[in-house]
Amino acid sequence: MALAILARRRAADAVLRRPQAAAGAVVSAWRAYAAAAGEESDVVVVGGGPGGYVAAIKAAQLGLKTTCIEKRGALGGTCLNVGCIPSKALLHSSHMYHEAKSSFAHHGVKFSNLEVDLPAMMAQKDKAVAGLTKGIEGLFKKNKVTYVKGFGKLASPSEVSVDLVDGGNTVVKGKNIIIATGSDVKSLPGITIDEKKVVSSTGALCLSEIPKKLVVIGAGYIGLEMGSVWNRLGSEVTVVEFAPDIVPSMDGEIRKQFQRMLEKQKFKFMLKTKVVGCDTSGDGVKLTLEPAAGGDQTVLEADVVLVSAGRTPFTSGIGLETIGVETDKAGRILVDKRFMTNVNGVYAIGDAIPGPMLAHKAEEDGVACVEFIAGKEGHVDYDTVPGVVYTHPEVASVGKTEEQVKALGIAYSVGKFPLLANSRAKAIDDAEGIVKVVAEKETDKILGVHIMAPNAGEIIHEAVLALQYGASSEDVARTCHAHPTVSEALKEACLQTFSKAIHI
Ligand SMILES: Cc1cc2nc3c(=O)[nH]c(=O)nc-3n(C[C@H](O)[C@H](O)[C@H](O)COP(=O)(O)OP(=O)(O)OC[C@H]3O[C@@H](n4cnc5c(N)ncnc54)[C@H](O)[C@@H]3O)c2cc1C
Ligand SMILES: NC(=O)c1ccc[n+]([C@@H]2O[C@H](COP(=O)([O-])OP(=O)(O)OC[C@H]3O[C@@H](n4cnc5c(N)ncnc54)[C@H](O)[C@@H]3O)[C@@H](O)[C@H]2O)c1
Repeated sequence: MALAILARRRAADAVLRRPQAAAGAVVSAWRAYAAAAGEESDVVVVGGGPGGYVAAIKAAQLGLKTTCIEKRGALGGTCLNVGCIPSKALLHSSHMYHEAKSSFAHHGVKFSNLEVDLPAMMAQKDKAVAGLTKGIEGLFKKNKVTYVKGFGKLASPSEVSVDLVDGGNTVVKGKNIIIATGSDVKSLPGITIDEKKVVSSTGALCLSEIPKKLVVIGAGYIGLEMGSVWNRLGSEVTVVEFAPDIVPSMDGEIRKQFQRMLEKQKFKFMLKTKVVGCDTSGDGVKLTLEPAAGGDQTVLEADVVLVSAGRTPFTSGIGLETIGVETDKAGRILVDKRFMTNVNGVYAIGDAIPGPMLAHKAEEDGVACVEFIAGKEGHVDYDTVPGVVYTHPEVASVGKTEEQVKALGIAYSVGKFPLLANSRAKAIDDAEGIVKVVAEKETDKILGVHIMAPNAGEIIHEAVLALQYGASSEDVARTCHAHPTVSEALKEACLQTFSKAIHI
């Protein structure tokens, strides 16, 4: 056994000692570009987001000579630079302020002179982002991934032409190319994003003042998370949503409770409503609204408007047409089960292909894709990708909604447990929420779990594992859970699914 490990280490060391890999420390210098241009890599990844950088590290770990090309001058993609991480930093800071303002006194913690220091809040967020992007550079260095800073364009199925950030152009050659170019904000007709008064999520992450009135277009993940940040800091938030419901993909029952909870937090919703005009000529913004089904127009005024009506794959202008890579009508790159496009040796992953636009899904794609390239088996189970809205409480889900199970004609049981009956949630005075479990009637196999609770985004992983292993609700209910924890609400909901919960 020890000899086998030693042999593997020696083989790995030999790969790492290759001159190309040795030169490939984190480098934005010409030497690295020249190295990348001169010799063919096994894998060239275009895009350094969660899909691209994870694919690059995994490929290098599998012994493949790897180059990653990123245009923004920092690794981590949308998620780390202008998405998941900065939004969660602001969600946490604004939650602390809001708790201090509205809840601390109930817990006997009193003080005067509470105020928001917005520049300090933004600085904390920026520090978290900077530390993490540097961390990925460190991981590239450790794994000998060559990092090329520039805009990559497919020139042939084995060549990427790169306009370098520092000026000039180089051609990077690869036996395999992975397109991991991610996505960009979806613009709406008649609305120009200036990132000052009319902002995308990127602008909403760095406003210099707290807007008095914020109008959010789209009641999806971004609208509700960024709406929560500014709502907690004092903005009046109105959400205009085209569909009849907020977060249309969510389980109906959970969604209704979620909306009621947000309304208690003073969110206003205008559902079944579309924005048909946007006037920024005055001090603020005037939006012209119309019922989705047509009808009389109204005007809604705002200091800042956040456009969060979805994201669109970033796949034009990157040379797909040059080599004939097929996309669908939405611009998503079409791939087979091995993440290969219709062009041999050219792969695509993450937000640029169909599927949920989530960082963890992009990462799973990246790992599976390079495993296939390395001649191994890769696998992503899209039925067990969890989704989390990081509001307070958080709303997390995995698997099928009750509506989906019904539509499939599957006979099912439902178990529900309210947080009001959970001792930990009561002890910490944070008992708004519910756990809902949907299981197949005949076998009791769990099909979906939906949680609205503090830290639902952590608790959901027990359910993800249960789905992954094909567990029944009885399996989870008979598993000992520590007391007192909010996770006990999941155990009780499972108990309720096949039998009866104890505490309700
Ligand atoms: C505000 C916000 C909050 C979010 N929060 C979450 C969250 O909490 N959890 C979650 O799972 N997801 C979240 N997401 C979604 C998540 O960011 C994306 O699903 C994820 O980043 C997709 O990863 P990716 O690698 O496919 O693409 P991206 O992260 O978009 O990375 C693609 C990278 O490729 C680069 N690139 C593009 N074209 C080229 C080119 N031609 N040459 C070189 N480089 C190029 C881009 O600069 C970019 O850095 C959030 C998104 C936003 C906007
Ligand atoms: N916590 C997370 O995991 C997280 C956080 C932020 C973003 N994201 C990802 O980023 C992506 C983009 O987020 P998003 O919130 O922009 O998109 P989304 O798809 O989550 O929500 C967009 C919403 O806008 C509505 N809409 C579309 N056109 C409209 C219009 N013209 N007028 C009014 N409403 C309209 C849609 O019905 C939908 O409810 C999501 O797919 C999500 O996966 C994830």
